[in-house]
Amino acid sequence: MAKLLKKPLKLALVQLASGADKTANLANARSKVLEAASKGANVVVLPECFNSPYGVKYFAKYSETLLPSPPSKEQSPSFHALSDMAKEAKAYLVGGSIPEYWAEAKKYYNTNLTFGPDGKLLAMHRKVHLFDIDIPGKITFRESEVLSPGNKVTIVDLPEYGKIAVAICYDVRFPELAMIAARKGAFLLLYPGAFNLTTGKLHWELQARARAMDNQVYVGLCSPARDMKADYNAWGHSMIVDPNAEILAQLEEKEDILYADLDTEKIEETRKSIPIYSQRRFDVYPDISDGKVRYEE
Ligand SMILES: NC(=O)CC(=O)C(=O)O
Repeated sequence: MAKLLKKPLKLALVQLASGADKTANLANARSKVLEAASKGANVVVLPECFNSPYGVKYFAKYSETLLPSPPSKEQSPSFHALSDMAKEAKAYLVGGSIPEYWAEAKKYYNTNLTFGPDGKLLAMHRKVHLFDIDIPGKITFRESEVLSPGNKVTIVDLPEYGKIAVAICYDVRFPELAMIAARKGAFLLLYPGAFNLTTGKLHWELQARARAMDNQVYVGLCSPARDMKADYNAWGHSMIVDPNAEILAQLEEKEDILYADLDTEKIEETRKSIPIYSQRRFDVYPDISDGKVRYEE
């Protein structure tokens, strides 16, 4: 049977330290992406809001226009920087996320852009589940004050490796997205994400390992580095989990790059040992990947 991951792949998650200066953030991202590629990474991931501080008051100020695509350099310096980085690195680049302004609808989004090694845009994912939470005395955050949600599941075909799924941060808490992508054949679920000191401690590792365990696929969570002087303190701890829900590699809080080699046998081995994949009872409950799923915005 054909393997979901067709050939060995080195994954790199860049736990980037970003600040208020977008140009500096883009330059820093470029140097880290090239460093990861020079170490052999085939797929490189950046964090959520990698080119700006993360916070409701920053979305409009840092937003860029992505549609109609391709945007001009003035409309989206980050689009062009990411495309150039991917091409220079000769690697797939899951470009974290940036705040997007869609002029036609007058709406803002938290948007990922994924590029191929030739610098071509492969996919665009707008965060589907907005981060609206209120934990009294700890953290209140309401992305929906400014942002609108995306409306689709994003699966990206990397021809020589297989399919990956891309979603953003809070999306990881919704197992349906992950399960649909896995059942559609994704070998790796990637989440640029910025959990915080409250929810990171509680749920970051659990979410990563749960999505891997439920779906018996690789999972990567890529955080910004922690900055205690920023308004929002990211959890850090970017991690890569294998299809058996074991942590392959994990960072601490500081800026760094995390690497892991993904094995072509591991998904099928895991599914053979614990065969939940073929033991599902769709006569008892529905297959959520088989119903009305949106892949197009
Ligand atoms: N920042 C997010 O979107 C999500 C998050 O921090 C959490 O789920 O916790």
